[in-house]
Amino acid sequence: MIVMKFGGTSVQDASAMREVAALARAAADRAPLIVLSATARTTDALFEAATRAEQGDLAGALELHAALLDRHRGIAQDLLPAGVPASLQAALDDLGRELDLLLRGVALLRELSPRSMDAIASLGERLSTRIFAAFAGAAWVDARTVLHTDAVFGCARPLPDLEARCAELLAPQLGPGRIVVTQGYIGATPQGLTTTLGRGGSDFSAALFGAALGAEDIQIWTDVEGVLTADPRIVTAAQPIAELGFAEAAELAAFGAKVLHPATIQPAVEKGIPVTVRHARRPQGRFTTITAEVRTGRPVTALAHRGPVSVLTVASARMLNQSGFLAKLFDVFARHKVSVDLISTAEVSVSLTVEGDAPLGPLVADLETFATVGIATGRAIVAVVGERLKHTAGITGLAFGALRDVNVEMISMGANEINLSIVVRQEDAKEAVKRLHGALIEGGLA
Ligand SMILES: Nc1ncnc2c1ncn2[C@@H]1O[C@H](COP(=O)(O)OP(=O)(O)O)[C@@H](O)[C@H]1O
Ligand SMILES: N[C@@H](CC(=O)OP(=O)(O)O)C(=O)O
Repeated sequence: MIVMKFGGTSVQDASAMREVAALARAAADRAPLIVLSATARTTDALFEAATRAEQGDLAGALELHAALLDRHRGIAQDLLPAGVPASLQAALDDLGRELDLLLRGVALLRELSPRSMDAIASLGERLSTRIFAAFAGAAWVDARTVLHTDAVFGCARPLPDLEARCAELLAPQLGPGRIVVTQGYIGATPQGLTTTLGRGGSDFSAALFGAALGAEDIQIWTDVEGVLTADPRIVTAAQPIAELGFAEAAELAAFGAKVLHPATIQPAVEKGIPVTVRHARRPQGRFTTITAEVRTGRPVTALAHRGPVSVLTVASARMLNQSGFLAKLFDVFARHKVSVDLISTAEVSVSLTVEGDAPLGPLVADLETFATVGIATGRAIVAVVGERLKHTAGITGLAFGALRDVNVEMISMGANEINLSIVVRQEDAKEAVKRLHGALIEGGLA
């Protein structure tokens, strides 16, 4: 069997859904499990409606609700011009009522917990998959019955029984000639409370289902011809990468290549299942295959960037010749549950990057009991990724030469030595990516 995941842009309207159905039919012999995201911008709209309800603007929230339902009914009518079947009509009505109730509840209490947010966010994928199933004649599976997760709402992780649940609930429905559709991004606790895997989590769902079912291939269908050498919105000359190693893909995803969710790779790595990234509107076009073993010999594979991040510089004269300082330092970050990305050390100071929205007040207060702390906000990480980075002399010279007057505030070589990251001001990040792409990739080095 194979897993085919389609993102929001690939199911954004009736014509896009028709293409998805055609791709699913063309792959029917391979017993496809179709994993769908919400239609483009729907999850954002659900977050917006929930926030308005929390602020007491119920009318505004319900306006968004009406627009959302109208848009989905419009897609259903366009796909099924002979008449939307009563069962789909009833399903859409039910989902509409559920969203209405949830928004009213939030508005009444003026409280939006991560648990309520997940319940609301789940409506996007439940709407898109219902419409697709009716149009494509596919079996519809509620992912929440199969993908049981912990209760960390907004960022839930699967429970270890996924393989058994897939074998019991999904595998019997899959087979050559049949199309089965389920939702990405959502799951539920064993008690039945709806959870989500975090924004962009449909890729992760696809990898989880694929790994649990022993898929031959996990296909991520999106709106670009695979993973490109840089974000195409920044670098027009970015090119699709034919083959990518698991480690490279994981680094690129973690450092901001939006095309893949950072958690996607792990389940596939564990089972050695290839992941391909393809363009839903250009199925015959180029695509990327991500596998464990890639021996292309290229020094630099791609660039990614992420921001805003903050840089904390923690200095202490006591650090000099003292063991245990770093343990003490990281203990503070662990206690405050703030995760650290890049680290760079000097004799009496350590610089670390954290997410731009990380809560820093109490953490810094704790650090200041034994060190002085400097904070620089509004920074971005630019990562140069490549399996042969460490074996190629001259890369750093070329990179820093290309950056010229772009001020580099921190440098870090990842421990796996396939990632060279720099920190720049957020407003310089795009220029840094363009220049590095020009020098390291267009320049012929790659
Ligand atoms: N290195 C990269 N390669 C390909 N796409 C990238 C890269 N970096 C950023 N992107 C952006 O990621 C987008 C696809 O991700 P996303 O919008 O989440 O897709 P989907 O809705 O299909 O899940 C592309 O349209 C592209 O603009
Ligand atoms: N719909 C969810 C999950 C997702 O993965 O979407 P997409 O595949 O369009 O990035 C979101 O917007 O976060």
